[in-house]
Amino acid sequence: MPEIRVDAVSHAFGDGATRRQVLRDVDLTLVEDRIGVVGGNGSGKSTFVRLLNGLIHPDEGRVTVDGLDTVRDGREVRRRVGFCFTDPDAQIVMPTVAEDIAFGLRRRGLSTAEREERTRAALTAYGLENHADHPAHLLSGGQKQLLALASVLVTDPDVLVLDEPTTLLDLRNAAMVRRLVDGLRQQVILVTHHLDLLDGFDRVLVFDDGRVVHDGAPAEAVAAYRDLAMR
Ligand SMILES: Nc1ncnc2c1ncn2[C@@H]1O[C@H](COP(=O)(O)OP(=O)(O)OP(=O)(O)O)[C@@H](O)[C@H]1O
Repeated sequence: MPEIRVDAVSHAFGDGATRRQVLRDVDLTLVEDRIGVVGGNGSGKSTFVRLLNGLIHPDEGRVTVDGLDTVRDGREVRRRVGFCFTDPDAQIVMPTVAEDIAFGLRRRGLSTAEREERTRAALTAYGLENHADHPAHLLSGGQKQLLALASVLVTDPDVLVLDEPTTLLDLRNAAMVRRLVDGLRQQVILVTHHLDLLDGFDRVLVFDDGRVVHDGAPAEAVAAYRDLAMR
């Protein structure tokens, strides 16, 4: 598995009176296959995972992925670390389903035939083969989430970061995403409020006010998070 190192990272948004400290001195080494991230609203989870592929640069400290610095080597890091947003609409960039999947393969030095082949394989793998030429924005919520996953996974990253991928989904589609994630070869880092998704995970981080306040197996971490929420 890849090694993600988060060294003494702090981060704030805003200036002066609007300044808000969102992460406080976070130190972690992430090497496990399946890592969950939980915590209350505004505790810093999304900011934390956005640091992992350089979407956000830390104010202090540094983040590396297999030794590559997310600030200095941002492009290379983003090739290794795929990112899925909560709202798949935020990620759909091309008019049709097939074009959207193929978009992720641009600038990869692949021939047109290779791009088409990979796109076709991804459409089939994610059950979207009958929607190839459909407008992406007209898919159902669950299908859009699958498309977002397909568009990231077609690029074959080593790490997949999922920021609340099931929040907008019904139970059936959430279960489908869970099965799909279970079957991935990638290291997965999953932010979620759906705590049952974390069963079988190797490690769960609990965030509170920008700090990791618990770090351990899912059952203990979920219990620690529940305790925190009841205070
Ligand atoms: N781009 C930004 N500019 C200013 N403030 C921001 C920005 N992004 C996040 N914040 C603030 O940082 C804090 C932490 O946000 P973050 O999205 O990391 O929390 P979260 O734990 O993912 O929350 P949720 O569970 O609600 O998604 C919040 O107070 C949020 O308003």
